[in-house]
Amino acid sequence: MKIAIIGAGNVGASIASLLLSKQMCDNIALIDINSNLAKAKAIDLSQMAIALSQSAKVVGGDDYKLLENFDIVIITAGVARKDGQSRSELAKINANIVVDASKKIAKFAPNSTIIVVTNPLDIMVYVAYKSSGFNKSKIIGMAGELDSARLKFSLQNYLGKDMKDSKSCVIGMHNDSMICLSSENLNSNEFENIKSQTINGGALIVKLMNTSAFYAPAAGVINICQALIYGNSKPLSCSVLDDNLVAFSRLVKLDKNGVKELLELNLEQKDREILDKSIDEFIININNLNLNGF
Ligand SMILES: NC(=O)c1ccc[n+]([C@@H]2O[C@H](COP(=O)([O-])OP(=O)(O)OC[C@H]3O[C@@H](n4cnc5c(N)ncnc54)[C@H](O)[C@@H]3O)[C@@H](O)[C@H]2O)c1
Repeated sequence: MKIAIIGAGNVGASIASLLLSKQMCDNIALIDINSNLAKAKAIDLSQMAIALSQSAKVVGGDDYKLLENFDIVIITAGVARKDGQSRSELAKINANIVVDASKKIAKFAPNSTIIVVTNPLDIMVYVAYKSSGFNKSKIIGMAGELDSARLKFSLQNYLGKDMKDSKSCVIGMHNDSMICLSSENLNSNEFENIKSQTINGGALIVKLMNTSAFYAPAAGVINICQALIYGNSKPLSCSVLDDNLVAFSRLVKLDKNGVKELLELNLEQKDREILDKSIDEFIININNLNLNGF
């Protein structure tokens, strides 16, 4: 199994480290516009593999030839929002990066499956689809697995019981309109409190360390890779494109060919309304990007 990661920053390097420690692949390629950063982290990770008595090979650089004929390509390249910058400005900057990466992935690894991590996530899933020309079943966005872990973390802290095997999950868009589905018996005040902690889970980390989370996002990507490599029948919350080419997280089944099945949404009326509103916003944001101009 050969897995490439575009963007050797916090999330990208954490994914590579987990892939090695879980012995999930034989080859890893780290690609970054900062070639020296990718090379340095590839050397560090190669030495990590040797220290762990593993034979996986890690290479790094800025040349997309490094991912020639790779099986899975993960896009984490992007910039974070700076003071005074609007979300739509960030969307344009990161869309340029994701368009460029997706076109090069299509050239060098035409049979790969793409996992998108770059924000704004659901929009970037659409951008990767449009610019790679891949079948929509080969484009998977990671956000729901992270948001679900944040929901379970909040529930665990509140209820004082182990939630790692809970069926509670988060679906919808990776923004404040995300939809929390709790399998626990909570009253509406308790639920609203847990929901608010989940939605603000990422912002709390940014506030504490002035950059966004990376270990839990990397773990979310690992869940997706495991399903793609080993054919996992467990449903995962992934941002995938529906028949109307709208991307948002929902429970899906994956196999080695990508998205195998979208599970029924079965939403309550109030959640359906939230999702419909965020789908309208998604379409406006996509139109604002004017992808024909890329
Ligand atoms: N989907 C999620 O749940 C989730 C979670 C965490 C972070 N993110 C997003 O993931 C992205 C990466 O986050 P991070 O913390 O790793 O950031 P980071 O700044 O640590 O790393 C980003 C890397 O991308 C590289 N890069 C920038 N432009 C590039 C280009 N054109 N080609 C190749 N590489 C390029 C940078 O050099 C940098 O090394 C951000 O967009 C962030 O918002 C998403």
